[in-house]
Amino acid sequence: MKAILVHPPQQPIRAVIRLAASKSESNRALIINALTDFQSELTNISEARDSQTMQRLLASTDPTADVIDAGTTMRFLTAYYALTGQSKRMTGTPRMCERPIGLLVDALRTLGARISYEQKEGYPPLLLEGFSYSGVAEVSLRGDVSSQYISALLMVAPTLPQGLTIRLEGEVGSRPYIEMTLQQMAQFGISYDANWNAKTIQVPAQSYQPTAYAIESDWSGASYWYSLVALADDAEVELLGLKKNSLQGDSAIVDIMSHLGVQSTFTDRGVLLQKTEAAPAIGWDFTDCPDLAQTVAVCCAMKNIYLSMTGVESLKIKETDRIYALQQELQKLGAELTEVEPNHRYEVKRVRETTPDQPASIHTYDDHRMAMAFAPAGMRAPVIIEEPGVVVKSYPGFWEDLGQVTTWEELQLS
Ligand SMILES: O=C(O)C1=C[C@@H](OP(=O)(O)O)[C@@H](O)[C@H](O)C1
Ligand SMILES: C=C(OP(=O)(O)O)C(=O)O
Repeated sequence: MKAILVHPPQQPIRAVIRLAASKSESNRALIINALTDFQSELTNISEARDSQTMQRLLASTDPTADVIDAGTTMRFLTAYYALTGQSKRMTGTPRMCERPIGLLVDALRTLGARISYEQKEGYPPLLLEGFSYSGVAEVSLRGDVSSQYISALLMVAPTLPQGLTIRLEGEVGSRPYIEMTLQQMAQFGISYDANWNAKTIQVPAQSYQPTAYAIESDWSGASYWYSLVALADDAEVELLGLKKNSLQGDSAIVDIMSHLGVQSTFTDRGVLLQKTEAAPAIGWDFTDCPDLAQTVAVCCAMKNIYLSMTGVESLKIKETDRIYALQQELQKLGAELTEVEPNHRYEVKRVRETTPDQPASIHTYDDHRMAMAFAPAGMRAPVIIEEPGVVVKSYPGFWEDLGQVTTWEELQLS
């Protein structure tokens, strides 16, 4: 098995990092561009495997679409292929076939899509076999499983003869991602009416207007740099390509990290991260920004900051069960993640000081965010990250970028 050993930096960190582009923004722009007959000019498209897969599949006439492990690619393409009447078999990794898609399929069937399950009801692989419009112009679906179903439906909504009204039921998780979708649609000329009190989003029938669109850098990727600055003794890092008024909900990392010892100053080309005082404890609701939970959990564990986490229910159905994975791996760093209120509130706290003879070896569970969230722990003591190649899902240049601030070496573990 391949692994990377991250060494603590030998000197103060001073770096300027050109951050990778957002895969979430890229995947939306790519779907919308497909709906404008590929007439838009997109720049700074993410090199993340999830976005490369989206591009490849949009250009492919192959009857099978294998999304690998990309959730947005699976959900967005299912809606796109269904509504454009394409016959496709949609599949992915074994883990992708454990990630639910039933709510989206139900909504698409209501609209007129012929979709069946090849194996397990509610999960990929899917067989898409055409579309005949049912005349239905309104669907209801739960908002607490994955916002990706809602984004997927929204992007195709303007192409339906009567547009679409989506009624959301229950709690709405990952709402900034839905807002990102709507704002990107607006950039391509779409008008809509979102009433968050009534939990209703109305999109009239209309045409996307081709436009030039530049993708912003990735705030989820930025979070690892924040953690690194929080954990290093002496660090100052400028991240290029990020905006203060971002479409991305993970820009919440600015606020979170102001409590964990990192201050942000926006420059005309990005954001400068500098060290500041940290609080002894924080509580955070990750409902709006679930992808930040791992970064923050590891950072708090390493800094001995008590963390109370809520809004993390969706972590169990992502690339891996991220709650379980964090529980297992934080232990190796002397910390515990415990469920305090069943399926609602969790806490992370340091339970012992570790002065191990051997660096902790962190298992990454085929999850890019496990690798990148634990790598900054190497600012304090050497740490081994197993299967480091997982980062390609969202941030292929992660290790190269990390090499600008500290040394790491490749290992071959048995
Ligand atoms: O729409 C998107 O781009 C995403 C939405 C979120 O998923 P959920 O809505 O399933 O929480 C997030 O975790 C994922 O990384 C990207
Ligand atoms: C959950 C993620 O991605 P997806 O759901 O698109 O696979 C992620 O990138 O953390």
